[in-house]
Amino acid sequence: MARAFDVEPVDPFAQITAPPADETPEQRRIRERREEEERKISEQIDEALKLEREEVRVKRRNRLKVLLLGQSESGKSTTVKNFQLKYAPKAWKQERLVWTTVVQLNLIRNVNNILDVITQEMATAPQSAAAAAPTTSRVLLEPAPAESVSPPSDLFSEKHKILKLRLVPLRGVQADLERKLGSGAFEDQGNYGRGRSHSASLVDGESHNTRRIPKEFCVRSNNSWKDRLKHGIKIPGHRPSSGGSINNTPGAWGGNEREVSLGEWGNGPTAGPDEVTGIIAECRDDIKALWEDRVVQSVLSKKKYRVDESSGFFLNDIDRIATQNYTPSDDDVVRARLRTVGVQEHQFVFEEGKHKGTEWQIFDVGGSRSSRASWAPFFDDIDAIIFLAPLSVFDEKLIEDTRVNRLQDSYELWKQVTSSTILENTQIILFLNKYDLLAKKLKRGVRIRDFISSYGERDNTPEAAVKYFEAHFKEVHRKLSRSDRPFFVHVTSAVDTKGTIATLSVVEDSILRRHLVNAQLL
Ligand SMILES: Nc1nc2c(ncn2[C@@H]2O[C@H](COP(=O)(O)OP(=O)(O)OP(=O)(O)O)[C@@H](O)[C@H]2O)c(=O)[nH]1
Ligand SMILES: [Mg+2]
Repeated sequence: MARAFDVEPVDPFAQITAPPADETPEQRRIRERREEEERKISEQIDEALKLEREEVRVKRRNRLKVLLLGQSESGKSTTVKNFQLKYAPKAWKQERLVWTTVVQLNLIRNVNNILDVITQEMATAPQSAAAAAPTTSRVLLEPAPAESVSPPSDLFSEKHKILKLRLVPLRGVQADLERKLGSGAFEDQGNYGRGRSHSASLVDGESHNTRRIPKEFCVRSNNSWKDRLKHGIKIPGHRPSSGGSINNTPGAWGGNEREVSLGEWGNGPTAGPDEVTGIIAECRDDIKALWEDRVVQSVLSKKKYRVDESSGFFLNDIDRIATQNYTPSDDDVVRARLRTVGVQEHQFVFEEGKHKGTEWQIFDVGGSRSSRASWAPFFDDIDAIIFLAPLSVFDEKLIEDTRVNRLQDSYELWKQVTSSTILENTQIILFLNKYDLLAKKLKRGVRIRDFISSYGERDNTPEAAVKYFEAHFKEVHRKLSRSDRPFFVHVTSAVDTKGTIATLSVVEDSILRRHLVNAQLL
């Protein structure tokens, strides 16, 4: 009797696949043909999978992911616009018209803020500067001294009262413009605007003290407000066929770009596009008279309301903007302010330059404190971070927490980013932004050492200030960075498109170089 270990081991798989013992020659021929076909199909699948993997690799190699970080109003969205202007000019041109509403809103908001200041000043009861001043997004560390607000109401004349009355329609215009931008643009109100009845939102500054912080308009992180506006825009001098139309065409940076046509303006009772533009144009001379008025200027200066340094300042361009046929220039679009909430993704393919065809994915985040929680999921798989630190904010406080100096907040954010483990191998590019505003401020006589004691006796010049701030950021990176990664610093004024675009060329090279090195490792 054979012992168990003498038995040949049985391969169950071979048993299943083995041809039947009584297979005829004809059956064998059919089986072999079938097996041959199956083998070919299997090889084809393997080949397709290989190609797919290679495609993903090539796609990844040709797609760069850049994340823009920094506190609110540091210039992130402005930098994205410079990217678009430089690398996707055709798409930029197509989209320029939708910014008309934002520029108009920025302008009218400034006028209404000035009217608020004047109204407060005209009121008979004297008020303290702290209660009356803050109608600007600039929260200065030292408000105007109390004695400076003895109301110069005697200086106000009949002319001011008439101007005020004549500009009353601008309140409605602001609401209409906000409704137009907001409708359909606010996906999720998150921490902002909860309980509001329509999708537009005025953001309350999250102040920890009792000072009234101005509300700033914002839209949610997607680009649907642009689609909506394209739907409702009237091109100056263009008469659409009755009813208007929408043609969907593939957009240059994600989603569909729609051809401009006449559509509905908004929901509910509201002024139409021509009406709003018409009211603004009719108010042009009065706005100019208000802005150029000596008394008004002196009140603004006493209240330390620096309108010309606030976001979205267009009052000096009133002649050009407050017209029936206004269309924004490139410069207008770059300077237009629309606060970001959440994370906005921009995708575009470089239309020109030596890296033509490269696909860029740029993530622009909302910089206010409550938006920062949404940053982390975007840290993964990022090629580079552009961190924006505004240089001019050393004498300002955060709108969302007026106990915090804005420069200090920037330093803290920088510490978190440079010490992050997830980001340890990500290239970091630091933009020391708003150099122009720093220079302006110092020229006005604001002294850095009054706000930052460690500045000491250094020269109060933009050059010395940049050297000082840059050294601080570099030192933090040196101490906290978890790897010996490349790190570049650029001094920028993001509203200066020529200078910023030159900087972006340098940035593009360094990001691509690093990206290609990483791509070899994929
Ligand atoms: N003068 C000057 N203004 C700038 C500069 N950079 C940005 N701005 C203006 O500052 C304002 C804020 O810029 P944004 O790009 O919207 O700031 P952000 O970082 O995207 O802000 P959030 O969306 O709130 O996070 C806008 O009105 C810009 O036009 C600069 O270098 N100089
Ligand atoms: Mg932004």
